[in-house]
Amino acid sequence: MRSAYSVDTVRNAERELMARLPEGALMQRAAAGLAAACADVLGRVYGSRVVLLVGSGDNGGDALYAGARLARRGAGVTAVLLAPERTHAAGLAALRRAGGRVVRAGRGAGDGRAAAGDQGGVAGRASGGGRPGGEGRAGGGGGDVDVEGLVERADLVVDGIVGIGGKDGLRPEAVPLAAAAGRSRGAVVAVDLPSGVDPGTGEVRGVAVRADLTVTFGTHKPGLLIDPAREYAGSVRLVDIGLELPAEPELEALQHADVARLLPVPRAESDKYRRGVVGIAAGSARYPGAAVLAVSGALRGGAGAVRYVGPAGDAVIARFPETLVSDRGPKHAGRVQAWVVGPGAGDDAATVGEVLAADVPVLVDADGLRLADAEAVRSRRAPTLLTPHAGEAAALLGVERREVEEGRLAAVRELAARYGATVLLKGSTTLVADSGGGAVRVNATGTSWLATAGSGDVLSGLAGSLLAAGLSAVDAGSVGAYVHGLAGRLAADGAPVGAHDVAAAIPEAWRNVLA
Ligand SMILES: NC(=O)C1=CN([C@@H]2O[C@H](COP(=O)(O)OP(=O)(O)OC[C@H]3O[C@@H](n4cnc5c(N)ncnc54)[C@H](O)[C@@H]3O)[C@@H](O)[C@H]2O)[C@@H](O)CC1
Ligand SMILES: [K+]
Repeated sequence: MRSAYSVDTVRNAERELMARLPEGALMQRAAAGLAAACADVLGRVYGSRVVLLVGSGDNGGDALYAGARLARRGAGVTAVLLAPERTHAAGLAALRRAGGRVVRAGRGAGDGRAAAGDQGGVAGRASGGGRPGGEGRAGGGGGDVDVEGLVERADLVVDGIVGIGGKDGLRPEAVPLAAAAGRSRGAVVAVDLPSGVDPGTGEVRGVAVRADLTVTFGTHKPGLLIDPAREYAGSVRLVDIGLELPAEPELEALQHADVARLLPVPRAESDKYRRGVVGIAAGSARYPGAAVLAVSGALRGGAGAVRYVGPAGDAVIARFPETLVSDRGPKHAGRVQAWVVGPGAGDDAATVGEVLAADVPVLVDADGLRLADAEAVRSRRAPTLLTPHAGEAAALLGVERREVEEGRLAAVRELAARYGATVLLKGSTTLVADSGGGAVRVNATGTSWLATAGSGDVLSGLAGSLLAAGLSAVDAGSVGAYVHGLAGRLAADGAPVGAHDVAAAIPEAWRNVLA
């Protein structure tokens, strides 16, 4: 399980730990881990060209100390200061002692001027530290420095512009450097977080650094697990700095091993009823396809049998003859261990009401979300799993869709609390929140190819089947999203797919998880 703690929690833990450690010890731990990761990325440290982008806070301090370590190993290290008068002083002194060179970023949009005073006396030693030639005007002692060119030609760019102290996107003076890092032929390693992303929510406003690797300290931050920020982070390496964190994180992300433990696997004594029967009340004369797709997901979700109830029985049987079909409504369909209601349901509020009255776990999706009576959901005793996308979530909350998209974490928690239900908010990273609070599960296995008609119907069947097999609503939702996302990736493999392809790839995803 990968977990993330909020910025406030991280800062508290940091304070407690710092009170027990000698001054600067924590930053040294972070810098040592960062330098080791940079060395791994470089392969050969001696003679490499490293550029540090250094902001005004401790994030910049980490970069400077790590840069000093690399300079001592023979790298030619240049620190580009965004706020020279507010740079981490001890880190800067350490870099200078190690032979690093210092330039300033310049006030305008990358005017590329070096401050002679900042360079004084260190440029020569940086070249002595193995800096290969080719930096043209950057050498020497006080001439113009093409800062963006330096960044572009570096073997490694270390992004220490801003970390957990960041908010409201990158400041204008940092934007040209982030863009230059994007053009760099070398690797980009972000310190703690890619600068410009919101650490707590994963929002990205405007330009942010795109990293190949993010070295994060103590714990993941929510922004490293939630899109769009997650995509800016590249791969993420966690450095243990000894933080003592509360038992319950703010976010948790299942990994292969967690999902493997949760997937229902039949035992020798299992029969179809013990494995669970899932009921699918979906589809309408107008939308028979939704029923077929929900059943296609359910058949691959681990339940022993799938019952279908509704007007699309012929279409379902034609495609999946193993389905138990009934047209007598949910109440008279026979026993099920969980229901899925809503995909393609049109305006059939009666069926939604009937399913909500059943004392078994229920998953409500699509039209069902609009048709469900809020009080009927709140008063249920058995688990309820609501699976809206951003637009449906916005309608349930009575806000604009944009509001949900900009604050997905807050939206999913609010919905879960209001409905007294587990809520799975679909999106490129899917979030699953329980009504009782606690950690929100985040799933990032999905692919943008999954944004295709009917893909949600497949997920509802799959997660409903997992509910019937005995998983809790949170587990069924998060395991369902994980397997569904992986199936989407496997089916797409870089090309467009239809929802039925995603359903067909579920067994392969399942095997991939168990392998
Ligand atoms: N919390 C921890 O446990 C540890 C934190 N460390 C480092 O310290 C960092 C936090 O340091 P700080 O609290 O000093 O905060 P940051 O260094 O993240 O940023 C604060 C500074 O950046 C400037 N800034 C804010 N938003 C900006 C933006 N959008 N563009 C450009 N500049 C911006 C602010 O003026 C402020 O001076 C962490 O991210 C991590 O790298 C590590 O040294 C070790 C342990
Ligand atoms: K950073």
